[in-house]
Amino acid sequence: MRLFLKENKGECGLFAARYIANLINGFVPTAGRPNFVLGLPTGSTPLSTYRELIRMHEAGEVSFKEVVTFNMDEYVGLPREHEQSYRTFMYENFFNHVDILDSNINLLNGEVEGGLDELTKECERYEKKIEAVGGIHLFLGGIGPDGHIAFNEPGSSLASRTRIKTLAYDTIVANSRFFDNDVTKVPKMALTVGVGTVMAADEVMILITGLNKAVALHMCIEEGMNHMWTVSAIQDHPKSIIVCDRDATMELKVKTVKYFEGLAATEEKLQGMGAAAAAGAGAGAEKAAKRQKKK
Ligand SMILES: N[C@@H]1[C@@H](O)[C@H](O)[C@@H](COP(=O)(O)O)O[C@@H]1O
Repeated sequence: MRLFLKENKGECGLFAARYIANLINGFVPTAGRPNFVLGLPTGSTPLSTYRELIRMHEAGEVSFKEVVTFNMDEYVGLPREHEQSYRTFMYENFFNHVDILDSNINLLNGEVEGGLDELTKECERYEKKIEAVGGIHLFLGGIGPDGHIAFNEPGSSLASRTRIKTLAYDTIVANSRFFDNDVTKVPKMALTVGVGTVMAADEVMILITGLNKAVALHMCIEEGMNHMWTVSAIQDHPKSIIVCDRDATMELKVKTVKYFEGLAATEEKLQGMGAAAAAGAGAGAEKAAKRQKKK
């Protein structure tokens, strides 16, 4: 696991967006995996990432034409056109502003009729669709103050897959800010990818910002894997990244912060050396070509 510490939310967004754009631009399609597949979250935390991706798209630095997306979650029973549905959030804050094909956007449908059975079938369909595109290359996520990822509330199985979840009271209270601060207006159930669904991605990147996430970040990286802090499952992922701001590190040990800062600095240095070596190799090749010409 790597942790990148940035000064504020905005800088976290810039870093995450550039990381995502680099992966998309460097993606080599294969027969089994013809598209870059991106898992996406909602919430206030990823907004700066979406803003930067939109800017990069407008500047011609990245295209989403060949990208397939799967969103993490959706409320049950909230009409799709509701201003707080996650579908509305995604179109307003991202999809409407980039060149992604509508047919490549996947969102859980919390409005399917037919009760629990049909909602369960919708979740099974979602998992099958992820499988059919060859799995997710990068899953981007945020967390709740109680360390939940997507809507995998404390106590969720770390092996869970897409399913219906009843929201924890903490989450209902936290999300009431989007529903006139009225807990009675917040939907009580959601469809959500499982912890296992997120962790099955080739890479997982979690954005953690703000003082109210500091305990969760501590539980996620300094304590053991625990189903009461579902994001802690990231410890078992072979290629995971946490991008956090300084406020979110308030509950971490100085030693932990220093370790990850050292790791990031070494990585930057190695990348610099890599770039210099590549430039050197380029210059060498140029000289060799010139020598060839002279002959
Ligand atoms: N289901 C979503 C999560 O996916 C998100 O990470 C969380 C935090 O939102 P915010 O980034 O606004 O703190 O909100 C909801 O619970």
